[in-house]
Amino acid sequence: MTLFEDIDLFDEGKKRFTDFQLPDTDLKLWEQFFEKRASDEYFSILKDVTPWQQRTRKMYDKILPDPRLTAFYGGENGLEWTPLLLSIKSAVEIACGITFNRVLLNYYRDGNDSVSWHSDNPSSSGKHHAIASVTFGETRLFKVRHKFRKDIPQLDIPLTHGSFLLMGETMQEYYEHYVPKTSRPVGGRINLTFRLSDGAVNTNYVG
Ligand SMILES: O=C(O)CCC(=O)C(=O)O
Ligand SMILES: [Fe+2]
Repeated sequence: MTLFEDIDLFDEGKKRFTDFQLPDTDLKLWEQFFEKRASDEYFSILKDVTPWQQRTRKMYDKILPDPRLTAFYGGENGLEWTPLLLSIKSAVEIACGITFNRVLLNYYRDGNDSVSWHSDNPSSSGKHHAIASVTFGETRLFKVRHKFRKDIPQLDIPLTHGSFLLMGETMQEYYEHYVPKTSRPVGGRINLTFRLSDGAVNTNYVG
């Protein structure tokens, strides 16, 4: 079985828990946190009803589209929470005991969509909080590397349909993450990052 042929695991219906035990932070993964049938339904609803935006960024003298679509909910300038997003939010809150007030959705339409190495910005008070990352749709690799210590091996974490990854409070201070493009023929993937922010809208990511 390759990393990406996870149909057998789904059939077992097992919630698999991994604590990566990283130096300087906490990183925990629950696979099949959401059941396959619910995850299928959430993927298709979110894909169809989300008002996806194509953001751009300035690179030297060019304005380039981000290689993914996004939508931001909660807070002063975010979209109004939907019942589905609130129910996903409360499921992760119950599991990790942390409350969130924003969510950024990323839609990776195919293997050409990606997010480059970055760590997420702190909230406007300057404080870092935990981030809950939920994936529906295609499995894509989530790469993690320490910012200062080259002796810590890079992690390649396949984030599967219905998975929940919890990045601890200090994760953004010490680590960067990355979702590379892939030449495998892949379908769409939607990732939701639930965040806690205490000020005006802060889209909290670099791409
Ligand atoms: O798609 C992912 O798994 C990560 C998204 C991300 O890093 C971000 O939105 O800041
Ligand atoms: Fe990020």
